[in-house]
Amino acid sequence: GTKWSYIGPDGEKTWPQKYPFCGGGFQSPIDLHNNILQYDSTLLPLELIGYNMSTTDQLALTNNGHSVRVGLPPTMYIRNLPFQYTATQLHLHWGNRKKPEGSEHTIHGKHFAAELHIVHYNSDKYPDVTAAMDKSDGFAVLAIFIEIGPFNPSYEKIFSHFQNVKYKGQKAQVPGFNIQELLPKNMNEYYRYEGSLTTPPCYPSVLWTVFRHPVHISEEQLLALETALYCTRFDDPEPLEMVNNFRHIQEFEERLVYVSFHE
Ligand SMILES: NS(=O)(=O)c1c(F)c(F)c(S(=O)(=O)CCO)c(N[C@H]2CCc3ccccc32)c1F
Ligand SMILES: [Zn+2]
Repeated sequence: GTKWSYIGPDGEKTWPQKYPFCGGGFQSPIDLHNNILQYDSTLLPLELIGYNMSTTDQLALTNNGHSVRVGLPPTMYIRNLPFQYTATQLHLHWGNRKKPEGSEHTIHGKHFAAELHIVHYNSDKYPDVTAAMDKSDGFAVLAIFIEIGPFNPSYEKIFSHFQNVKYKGQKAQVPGFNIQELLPKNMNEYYRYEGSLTTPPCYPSVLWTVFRHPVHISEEQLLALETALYCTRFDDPEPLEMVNNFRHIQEFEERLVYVSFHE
Protein backbone atom coordinates (compact mmCIF):
# COMPACT_ATOMS: atom_id res chain seq x y z
CA GLY A 1 0.00 0.00 0.00
CA THR A 2 0.98 3.66 -0.02
CA LYS A 3 3.77 4.56 2.41
CA TRP A 4 3.35 5.93 5.94
CA SER A 5 5.77 5.87 8.84
CA TYR A 6 6.21 6.86 12.47
CA ILE A 7 8.85 9.55 11.77
CA GLY A 8 9.69 12.22 9.21
CA PRO A 9 7.59 13.53 6.27
CA ASP A 10 5.20 10.55 6.40
CA GLY A 11 4.87 10.58 10.20
CA GLU A 12 1.63 10.30 12.17
CA LYS A 13 0.75 14.01 11.92
CA THR A 14 0.47 13.60 8.13
CA TRP A 15 -1.54 10.35 8.19
CA PRO A 16 -4.96 12.14 7.90
CA GLN A 17 -3.89 13.65 4.56
CA LYS A 18 -3.86 10.22 2.88
CA TYR A 19 -6.02 8.32 5.42
CA PRO A 20 -8.97 10.52 6.47
CA PHE A 21 -10.14 8.19 9.29
CA CYS A 22 -6.82 8.87 11.07
CA GLY A 23 -8.13 12.42 11.61
CA GLY A 24 -11.61 11.21 12.65
CA GLY A 25 -13.19 10.09 15.90
CA PHE A 26 -12.93 6.94 18.04
CA GLN A 27 -9.15 6.83 17.54
CA SER A 28 -6.68 4.60 19.41
CA PRO A 29 -4.49 4.37 21.41
CA ILE A 30 -5.70 6.27 24.49
CA ASP A 31 -4.54 7.02 28.03
CA LEU A 32 -6.40 4.89 30.58
CA HIS A 33 -7.08 7.11 33.61
CA ASN A 34 -9.60 7.19 36.47
CA ASN A 35 -12.21 9.70 35.43
CA ILE A 36 -13.09 7.82 32.22
CA LEU A 37 -13.29 4.35 33.79
CA GLN A 38 -16.57 2.63 34.68
CA TYR A 39 -16.85 -0.78 36.33
CA ASP A 40 -18.94 -3.24 34.29
CA SER A 41 -19.86 -6.53 36.01
CA THR A 42 -20.86 -8.11 32.68
CA LEU A 43 -17.23 -8.11 31.49
CA LEU A 44 -16.41 -11.82 31.87
CA PRO A 45 -13.03 -13.50 31.31
CA LEU A 46 -12.40 -14.06 27.60
CA GLU A 47 -12.58 -17.63 26.28
CA LEU A 48 -9.61 -18.21 23.95
CA ILE A 49 -10.14 -21.25 21.70
CA GLY A 50 -7.37 -22.91 19.69
CA TYR A 51 -4.59 -20.79 21.17
CA ASN A 52 -2.67 -23.89 22.22
CA MET A 53 -1.04 -24.68 18.88
CA SER A 54 0.99 -27.82 18.28
CA THR A 55 4.73 -27.56 17.65
CA THR A 56 4.15 -29.29 14.31
CA ASP A 57 2.21 -26.18 13.20
CA GLN A 58 4.37 -23.50 11.55
CA LEU A 59 3.63 -19.77 11.98
CA ALA A 60 4.74 -17.19 9.41
CA LEU A 61 6.86 -14.41 10.94
CA THR A 62 7.10 -11.33 8.68
CA ASN A 63 8.85 -7.97 8.84
CA ASN A 64 6.31 -5.75 7.06
CA GLY A 65 8.30 -2.54 7.45
CA HIS A 66 6.06 -1.24 10.27
CA SER A 67 6.28 -4.05 12.79
CA VAL A 68 7.15 -7.70 13.08
CA ARG A 69 4.03 -9.80 12.75
CA VAL A 70 3.10 -13.45 13.21
CA GLY A 71 0.30 -14.86 11.04
CA LEU A 72 -2.29 -16.80 13.06
CA PRO A 73 -4.52 -19.67 11.88
CA PRO A 74 -8.35 -19.44 11.69
CA THR A 75 -8.53 -22.29 14.24
CA MET A 76 -7.75 -19.61 16.85
CA TYR A 77 -10.66 -17.50 18.01
CA ILE A 78 -12.34 -15.69 20.92
CA ARG A 79 -15.76 -16.98 21.93
CA ASN A 80 -17.64 -14.92 24.51
CA LEU A 81 -17.54 -11.48 22.89
CA PRO A 82 -20.75 -10.17 21.24
CA PHE A 83 -19.60 -12.14 18.16
CA GLN A 84 -16.99 -14.83 17.44
CA TYR A 85 -13.72 -13.13 16.52
CA THR A 86 -11.15 -15.21 14.60
CA ALA A 87 -7.41 -14.53 14.96
CA THR A 88 -5.46 -13.20 11.99
CA GLN A 89 -2.10 -11.93 13.25
CA LEU A 90 -0.14 -10.64 16.21
CA HIS A 91 2.48 -7.89 16.20
CA LEU A 92 4.35 -5.62 18.60
CA HIS A 93 5.04 -1.92 19.29
CA TRP A 94 8.16 -0.70 21.09
CA GLY A 95 10.46 2.29 21.76
CA ASN A 96 14.25 2.45 21.47
CA ARG A 97 17.21 1.53 23.62
CA LYS A 98 17.61 5.11 24.95
CA LYS A 99 13.89 5.39 25.72
CA PRO A 100 12.43 1.89 26.31
CA GLU A 101 8.83 3.18 26.64
CA GLY A 102 7.10 2.16 23.42
CA SER A 103 3.64 0.94 24.45
CA GLU A 104 0.69 2.47 22.56
CA HIS A 105 -1.82 2.61 25.41
CA THR A 106 -0.75 4.29 28.66
CA ILE A 107 -2.09 4.03 32.21
CA HIS A 108 -2.30 7.35 34.08
CA GLY A 109 0.15 8.73 31.54
CA LYS A 110 2.69 5.91 32.04
CA HIS A 111 4.10 4.09 29.03
CA PHE A 112 5.13 0.47 29.35
CA ALA A 113 8.24 -0.75 27.54
CA ALA A 114 6.32 -2.40 24.70
CA GLU A 115 2.87 -3.72 23.74
CA LEU A 116 1.70 -6.93 22.03
CA HIS A 117 -1.46 -6.88 19.89
CA ILE A 118 -3.37 -10.00 18.87
CA VAL A 119 -5.68 -9.00 16.00
CA HIS A 120 -8.98 -10.84 15.37
CA TYR A 121 -11.84 -10.17 12.93
CA ASN A 122 -15.62 -10.72 13.33
CA SER A 123 -16.01 -14.07 11.54
CA ASP A 124 -19.70 -14.30 12.47
CA LYS A 125 -20.57 -11.36 10.23
CA TYR A 126 -17.74 -11.06 7.67
CA PRO A 127 -16.13 -13.62 5.31
CA ASP A 128 -12.56 -12.33 5.77
CA VAL A 129 -10.34 -9.65 7.33
CA THR A 130 -10.59 -7.28 4.39
CA ALA A 131 -14.40 -7.27 4.55
CA ALA A 132 -14.27 -6.76 8.33
CA MET A 133 -11.58 -4.13 8.76
CA ASP A 134 -13.65 -1.02 7.98
CA LYS A 135 -16.81 -2.12 9.88
CA SER A 136 -17.53 -0.73 13.35
CA ASP A 137 -17.84 -4.30 14.75
CA GLY A 138 -15.13 -5.70 12.46
CA PHE A 139 -12.08 -6.22 14.67
CA ALA A 140 -11.23 -7.26 18.24
CA VAL A 141 -7.66 -6.66 19.38
CA LEU A 142 -6.13 -7.99 22.63
CA ALA A 143 -3.45 -5.66 24.00
CA ILE A 144 -0.80 -6.89 26.44
CA PHE A 145 1.60 -4.50 28.17
CA ILE A 146 5.22 -5.67 28.25
CA GLU A 147 7.55 -4.62 31.08
CA ILE A 148 11.19 -5.43 31.95
CA GLY A 149 11.60 -8.35 34.34
CA PRO A 150 12.71 -12.00 34.22
CA PHE A 151 13.61 -13.70 30.92
CA ASN A 152 10.44 -14.87 29.16
CA PRO A 153 10.86 -18.22 27.32
CA SER A 154 7.47 -17.86 25.57
CA TYR A 155 8.32 -14.49 23.96
CA GLU A 156 11.74 -15.97 23.11
CA LYS A 157 9.93 -18.45 20.80
CA ILE A 158 9.29 -15.42 18.53
CA PHE A 159 12.29 -13.21 19.40
CA SER A 160 14.83 -15.96 18.64
CA HIS A 161 13.91 -15.62 14.93
CA PHE A 162 14.50 -11.85 14.64
CA GLN A 163 17.90 -12.29 12.95
CA ASN A 164 16.08 -13.93 10.00
CA VAL A 165 13.54 -11.09 9.52
CA LYS A 166 15.80 -8.07 10.03
CA TYR A 167 14.67 -6.34 6.82
CA LYS A 168 11.33 -5.38 5.28
CA GLY A 169 9.78 -8.24 3.33
CA GLN A 170 11.80 -11.01 5.01
CA LYS A 171 9.92 -14.01 6.39
CA ALA A 172 10.67 -16.93 8.69
CA GLN A 173 8.77 -19.93 10.07
CA VAL A 174 8.13 -20.20 13.81
CA PRO A 175 7.09 -23.56 15.30
CA GLY A 176 3.64 -23.35 16.89
CA PHE A 177 3.30 -22.96 20.65
CA ASN A 178 0.61 -22.01 23.16
CA ILE A 179 -0.06 -18.36 22.21
CA GLN A 180 -1.88 -17.96 25.53
CA GLU A 181 1.61 -18.06 27.16
CA LEU A 182 2.07 -14.52 25.76
CA LEU A 183 -0.81 -13.20 27.90
CA PRO A 184 -0.70 -12.23 31.59
CA LYS A 185 -1.78 -14.92 34.07
CA ASN A 186 -4.63 -12.77 35.32
CA MET A 187 -6.83 -12.44 32.24
CA ASN A 188 -9.89 -11.47 34.31
CA GLU A 189 -8.81 -7.86 34.79
CA TYR A 190 -8.97 -5.72 31.66
CA TYR A 191 -10.02 -2.41 30.14
CA ARG A 192 -12.62 -2.48 27.29
CA TYR A 193 -13.45 0.32 24.84
CA GLU A 194 -14.44 1.02 21.26
CA GLY A 195 -11.54 2.42 19.23
CA SER A 196 -9.59 2.13 16.02
CA LEU A 197 -6.66 0.57 14.23
CA THR A 198 -3.58 2.46 15.45
CA THR A 199 -2.02 2.45 11.98
CA PRO A 200 -3.37 3.73 8.70
CA PRO A 201 -6.12 3.38 7.55
CA CYS A 202 -7.09 3.93 11.29
CA TYR A 203 -10.60 2.53 10.75
CA PRO A 204 -12.78 2.97 13.90
CA SER A 205 -13.43 -0.75 13.78
CA VAL A 206 -11.76 -2.18 16.89
CA LEU A 207 -13.22 -3.53 20.14
CA TRP A 208 -10.14 -3.15 22.37
CA THR A 209 -9.37 -5.39 25.34
CA VAL A 210 -6.32 -4.06 27.23
CA PHE A 211 -5.20 -6.38 30.01
CA ARG A 212 -4.55 -4.63 33.33
CA HIS A 213 -1.42 -6.59 34.26
CA PRO A 214 1.78 -6.57 32.17
CA VAL A 215 3.89 -9.56 31.15
CA HIS A 216 7.65 -9.42 31.62
CA ILE A 217 10.63 -9.94 29.31
CA SER A 218 14.30 -9.47 30.19
CA GLU A 219 16.36 -6.37 29.48
CA GLU A 220 18.31 -8.36 26.85
CA GLN A 221 15.08 -9.52 25.15
CA LEU A 222 13.79 -5.94 25.03
CA LEU A 223 17.14 -4.74 23.62
CA ALA A 224 16.91 -7.41 20.89
CA LEU A 225 13.42 -6.16 19.96
CA GLU A 226 14.67 -2.55 19.91
CA THR A 227 17.83 -3.20 17.87
CA ALA A 228 17.33 -6.21 15.57
CA LEU A 229 14.86 -4.89 13.02
CA TYR A 230 14.80 -2.41 10.13
CA CYS A 231 11.91 -0.72 8.31
CA THR A 232 13.93 -0.86 5.11
CA ARG A 233 14.84 -3.66 2.72
CA PHE A 234 18.22 -5.41 3.05
CA ASP A 235 19.66 -3.57 0.00
CA ASP A 236 18.34 -0.08 0.90
CA PRO A 237 21.26 2.43 0.82
CA GLU A 238 19.65 4.37 3.72
CA PRO A 239 18.76 1.79 6.40
CA LEU A 240 16.07 2.90 8.89
CA GLU A 241 15.96 1.19 12.28
CA MET A 242 12.53 -0.12 13.28
CA VAL A 243 12.13 1.80 16.55
CA ASN A 244 9.42 3.91 18.22
CA ASN A 245 6.72 2.21 16.13
CA PHE A 246 3.91 3.40 18.42
CA ARG A 247 1.21 5.97 17.73
CA HIS A 248 0.82 8.74 20.31
CA ILE A 249 -2.32 8.78 22.47
CA GLN A 250 -5.48 10.25 20.96
CA GLU A 251 -8.15 12.60 22.31
CA PHE A 252 -10.92 10.67 24.10
CA GLU A 253 -14.01 12.87 24.39
CA GLU A 254 -17.39 11.69 25.72
CA ARG A 255 -16.27 8.06 25.67
CA LEU A 256 -16.00 5.71 28.61
CA VAL A 257 -13.63 2.81 29.20
CA TYR A 258 -15.29 -0.15 30.91
CA VAL A 259 -13.27 -2.14 33.43
CA SER A 260 -13.84 -5.70 34.60
CA PHE A 261 -12.34 -4.98 38.01
CA HIS A 262 -12.94 -2.79 41.05
CA GLU A 263 -10.01 -0.51 41.88
N1 LIG B 1 -2.22 -1.68 16.24
S1 LIG B 1 -3.25 -2.40 15.27
O1 LIG B 1 -3.68 -3.64 15.87
O2 LIG B 1 -4.33 -1.47 14.96
C1 LIG B 1 -2.42 -2.82 13.79
C2 LIG B 1 -1.11 -2.46 13.55
F1 LIG B 1 -0.42 -1.68 14.40
C3 LIG B 1 -0.44 -2.90 12.42
F2 LIG B 1 0.85 -2.52 12.21
C4 LIG B 1 -1.07 -3.69 11.51
S2 LIG B 1 -0.18 -4.29 10.13
O3 LIG B 1 -1.02 -5.08 9.31
O4 LIG B 1 0.95 -5.00 10.66
C5 LIG B 1 0.46 -2.94 9.20
C6 LIG B 1 -0.58 -1.95 8.88
O5 LIG B 1 -1.79 -2.49 8.45
C7 LIG B 1 -2.40 -4.04 11.71
N2 LIG B 1 -3.01 -4.78 10.74
C8 LIG B 1 -4.44 -4.85 10.59
C9 LIG B 1 -4.96 -3.56 9.98
C10 LIG B 1 -5.19 -3.86 8.51
C11 LIG B 1 -5.18 -5.35 8.43
C12 LIG B 1 -5.51 -6.20 7.38
C13 LIG B 1 -5.36 -7.58 7.55
C14 LIG B 1 -4.90 -8.11 8.76
C15 LIG B 1 -4.56 -7.26 9.80
C16 LIG B 1 -4.76 -5.91 9.61
C17 LIG B 1 -3.06 -3.61 12.86
F3 LIG B 1 -4.34 -3.97 13.10
ZN1 LIG C 1 -0.82 -2.80 17.05
